[in-house]
Amino acid sequence: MNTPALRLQQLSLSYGPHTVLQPTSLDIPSGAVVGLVGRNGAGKSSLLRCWAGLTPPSSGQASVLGCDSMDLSDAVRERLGLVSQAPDLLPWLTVWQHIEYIGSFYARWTAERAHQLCQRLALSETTKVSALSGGDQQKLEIVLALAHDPDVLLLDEPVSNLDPLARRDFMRLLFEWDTERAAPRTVVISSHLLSDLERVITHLVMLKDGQVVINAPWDEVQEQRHQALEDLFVSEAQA
Ligand SMILES: Nc1ncnc2c1ncn2[C@@H]1O[C@H](COP(=O)(O)OP(=O)(O)OP(=O)(O)O)[C@@H](O)[C@H]1O
Repeated sequence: MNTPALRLQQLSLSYGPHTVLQPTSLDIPSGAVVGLVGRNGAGKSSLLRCWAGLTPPSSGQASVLGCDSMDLSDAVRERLGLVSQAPDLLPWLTVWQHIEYIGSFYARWTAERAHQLCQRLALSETTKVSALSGGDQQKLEIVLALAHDPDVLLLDEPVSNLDPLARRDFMRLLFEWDTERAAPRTVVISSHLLSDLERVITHLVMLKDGQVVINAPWDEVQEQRHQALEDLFVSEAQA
């Protein structure tokens, strides 16, 4: 059997007495585009941080491409892209200087791909990072995560600051880039808005109070009309 692109083995996370992620095991198959949904505080960012090796789990293990997230090899780092919710950008650089600087850490990075991404997202390359709006900072994060053409992409609320047009462009770009590749990219994209994701995802994982309550192909989820999903739709409509 193929190694799953992403795996959790009895992973749990607590801060003192506060349990953030209940013990969870799951496999994300290679090439899946997974929507990771749940209400505020459900544990989405924590889970993505465990996968990216930024937060050590309290027990169990997260792994990426067969490699323990807490001990990622250089080869696996090269194949991983991350958009986090708290971007750590370098304000004194211009957008392009920043892109080139991060690109220098990746063998697969190309200037051509980076320029294309900036163009597609309408991101000015000459602007100082310190002068970017919140939405443009998010676009820069997206370019930084995609320009080395990662095989596995972890996106934590990547469109939350974008306007509706830029949201649509980004989702399209994500999809088009996938189909152009020899091997489809594995993507986990978190949102508390299912409406951002439903056109692009192949699988859905839903967290509720740190517990996985849905983990299934999107087709099946739609057929079964899960109650947990109905509740999410209701809260979205009320927002
Ligand atoms: N460093 C930390 N120390 C203590 N508690 C934390 C820490 N990081 C996250 N938490 C708690 O973990 C829980 C899950 O937070 P997390 O950010 O993972 O949720 P989320 O689903 O991504 O929420 P949102 O949609 O609001 O971003 C929350 O109760 C949060 O307060």
